[in-house]
Amino acid sequence: MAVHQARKRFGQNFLTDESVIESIVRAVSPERDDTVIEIGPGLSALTGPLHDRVAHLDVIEIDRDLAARLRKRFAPERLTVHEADALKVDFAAFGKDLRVVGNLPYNISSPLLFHLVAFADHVRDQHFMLQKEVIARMVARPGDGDYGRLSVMLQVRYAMQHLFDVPPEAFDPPPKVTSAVVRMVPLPATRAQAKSERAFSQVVARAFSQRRKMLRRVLADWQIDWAQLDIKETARAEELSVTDYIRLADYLVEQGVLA
Ligand SMILES: C[S@@+](CC[C@H](N)C(=O)[O-])C[C@H]1O[C@@H](n2cnc3c(N)ncnc32)[C@H](O)[C@@H]1O
Repeated sequence: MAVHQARKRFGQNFLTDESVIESIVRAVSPERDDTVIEIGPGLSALTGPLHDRVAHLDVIEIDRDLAARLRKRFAPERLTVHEADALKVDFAAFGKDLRVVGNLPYNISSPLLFHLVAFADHVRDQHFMLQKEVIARMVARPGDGDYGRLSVMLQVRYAMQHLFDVPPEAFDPPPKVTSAVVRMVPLPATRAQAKSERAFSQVVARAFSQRRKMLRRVLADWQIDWAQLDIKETARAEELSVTDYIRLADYLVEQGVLA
């Protein structure tokens, strides 16, 4: 087949290192009847070995030329190519207990992670290759320099684990940054959630808009009784745990400040 010129606008860095490919597939360990969905199959570095292990594979690829290649290479009964923007895909349509995998386009990684939160109830697990620095933000704890909106918004929904790092040389063309693989497992529905997801995301976004300032200043117009919430009056956004943010959001809903 003709050589494919990597397209920057689609964040195309193709995995070429066989041992990395093997490690990702081993981390996923797909069983024959699992519902596996691959985001951004590209030149099928992961698609091939995933396809060999499951009865049927769904892949989502935005690049028309790559989608056409995939359709030529794999039998339609065994692999469905969804030529689409993953940011607009309704993952609920794939059913339940989904296993989502992808060496993600780094230019859309945060919006894609946020898009997938809406389908967490449909997902068993997600394994993604991302920029190492993004994964550090995802798994950071309160007080860490990397702790921020992404950490709180994802940790409220998933247990996450940084699995291993991947150097730029494992890709063609090599990206400018080091990559890593993360496992994300949705938390059970019984785990504490905010009463209003909207209020929760509003509070978190606003709190981290000025992360170094004291929260009582950043959120001054909401007139919060910090003592009642058992949160230090001098606290900054980066010091509050996920549970603190849930309590804060619920309190603001109870006070009629947010809905
Ligand atoms: C980093 S490459 C990974 C390719 C391949 N999985 C590999 O590991 O070699 C990202 C892939 O995602 C595709 N892509 C980019 N933006 C996308 C989007 N919004 N929706 C679906 N696929 C996308 C790119 O065309 C590319 O094939």
